[in-house]
Amino acid sequence: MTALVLFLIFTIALLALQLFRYQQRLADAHQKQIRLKQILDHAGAYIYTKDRNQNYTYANKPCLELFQIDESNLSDFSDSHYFPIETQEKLKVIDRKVLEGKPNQEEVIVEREVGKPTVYLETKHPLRNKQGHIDELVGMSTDVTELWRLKKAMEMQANIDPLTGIANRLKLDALFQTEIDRARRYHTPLCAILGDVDHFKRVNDEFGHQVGDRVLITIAELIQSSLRSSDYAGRWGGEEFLLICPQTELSQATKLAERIRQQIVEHRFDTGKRLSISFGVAAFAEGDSVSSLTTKADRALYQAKSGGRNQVCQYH
Ligand SMILES: Nc1nc2c(ncn2[C@@H]2O[C@H](COP(=O)(O)OP(=O)(O)OP(=O)(O)O)[C@@H](O)[C@H]2O)c(=O)[nH]1
Repeated sequence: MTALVLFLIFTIALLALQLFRYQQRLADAHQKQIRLKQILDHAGAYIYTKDRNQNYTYANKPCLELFQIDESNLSDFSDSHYFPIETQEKLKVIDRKVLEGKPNQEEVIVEREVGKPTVYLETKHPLRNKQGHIDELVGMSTDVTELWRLKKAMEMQANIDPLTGIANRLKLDALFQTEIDRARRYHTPLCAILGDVDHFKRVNDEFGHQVGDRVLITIAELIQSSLRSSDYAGRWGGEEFLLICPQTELSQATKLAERIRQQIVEHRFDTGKRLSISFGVAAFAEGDSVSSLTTKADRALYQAKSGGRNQVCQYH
């Protein structure tokens, strides 16, 4: 009898101990869950999971705030409630790729208001269940708009001539190389036109550097407005401009240079005086590089200058 009572007491004590341990484990798990939630809510990024139907299954606090929804409404929420149609399509393509098992990282530009883009760096990974099947994805998005703006501004600065707003020499070099490669590969014509304003020093000497600057800006505009969309123009040096004309024969490029020359001669500049420009035109030949083709155009330009300026000469 005493043994039975002792056995019962021992069993009850053991059960109580197990129950206590179980409760403690539950409390620990809950504590860990709270901690994890805090970490995710303060991670400085929008973190979410989506199922195979691209429905949201989890969103951290910043994400819920961005979408302006409560956690309880998450299951009714989809990308179409927040993102413009083009972004929805883009996100669909990315999500499908990730759900096929390919992690993805890319910048996504979201323009909910015209002219006010927000740029997110999106990192997405597939989530596998115990059986190893992908049934969800986890995404982490960071707002990188400011960095993106800086990058764009730096790209602009690196490629644009600050005075005239047209391509600078660095950009021209890159464009020229691309077009030379294309002409070589597809055996298509390509011409370079080098222009140099005549007696430009006199403009500076007579009217000052600032007026000279304005004249250069106007010349750049006149050149730019004469080009086809497939042509490029840029500032090659001080008062020198380079035009790159893909798919253009020497005779057509010469006509274009002649038309621009005429426009500049006829233009009334701020100085009230007429100005002219000389052009050298050269056509791409097998074996030409950026340097050899510009040298050819430069030789033709030299001929135009020594022939009395205000004219277009071809390299033969
Ligand atoms: N205002 C201004 N002048 C510039 C700029 N870059 C170069 N120049 C001026 O362009 C002039 C070029 O003079 P030159 O090379 O002697 O040539 P030019 O007077 O045009 O004479 P030709 O080319 O022989 O017809 C110099 O006075 C330079 O200072 C610029 O960005 N702004």
